[in-house]
Amino acid sequence: MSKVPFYSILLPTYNERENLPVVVALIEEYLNDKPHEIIIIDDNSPDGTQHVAVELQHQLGPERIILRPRSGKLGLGSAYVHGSKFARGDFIIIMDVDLSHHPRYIPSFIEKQREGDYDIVTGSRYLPGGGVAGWNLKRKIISCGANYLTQLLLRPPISDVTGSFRLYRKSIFDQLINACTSKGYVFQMEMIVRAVKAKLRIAQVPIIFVDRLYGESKLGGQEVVLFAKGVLQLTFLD
Ligand SMILES: Nc1nc2c(ncn2[C@@H]2O[C@H](COP(=O)(O)OP(=O)(O)O[C@H]3O[C@H](CO)[C@@H](O)[C@H](O)[C@@H]3O)[C@@H](O)[C@H]2O)c(=O)[nH]1
Ligand SMILES: [Mg+2]
Repeated sequence: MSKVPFYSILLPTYNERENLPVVVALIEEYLNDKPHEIIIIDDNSPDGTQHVAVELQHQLGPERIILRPRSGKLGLGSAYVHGSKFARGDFIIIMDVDLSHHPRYIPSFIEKQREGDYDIVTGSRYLPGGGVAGWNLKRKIISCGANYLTQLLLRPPISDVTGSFRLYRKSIFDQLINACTSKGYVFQMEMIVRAVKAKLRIAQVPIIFVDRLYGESKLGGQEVVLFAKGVLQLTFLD
């Protein structure tokens, strides 16, 4: 019989004090029958998220909750890179920690991966059955614009390139991040475009993205500029 896979869930946090315990409790509920670890990468959040993370580690134990904090806010993409260095899993799952990515979807990512032995399973808001709830018009325009620009210039066969609810085979994640140069939100797009170019096996599952209840988004104007720059750079990549 083949070995039971182990999953490493990476949780990047910046001011997620209220959301983190709920997300961890839901992961435990939906993954209870699968071997896994949760790696929390907190960038010294001023709201004290790290104290909540320490408390969760006391409750669930150091084998289940791994803390890999950094001294300051260094960006979402680089938080994943940092966390993945400590991951022991055969697969890595990345997700937001504000309940926009509901842990109830994790079993569908795992099932999909097994179905076709895929390298990557990516959540999509733009597939039938997927969607967005609670975003204002400005935010919808930014997301659709980012996906439209990427489709226009790069034509990846993936409907949601900026989504960051994904499952990667660990070896593939390591291979892709070694090639990636972006540190912020554009990281998700660069990873998937490089995966398509490398002809990796990618599947999609529909997800409904619900806007956060507590706290604020960290997406600012600077990230939008970096995104456009990133797409242009990848357009001229061999
Ligand atoms: N450690 C760390 N975590 C961060 C940082 N910036 C953001 N995060 C964490 O990353 C997650 C997403 O951040 P949000 O600020 O909630 O992002 P968003 O605006 O809702 O954007 C989401 O949708 C975008 C696509 O529309 C995605 O591109 C993006 O990755 C994210 O999923 C949250 O768990 C947040 O705490 C950082 O610099 N460092
Ligand atoms: Mg969010």
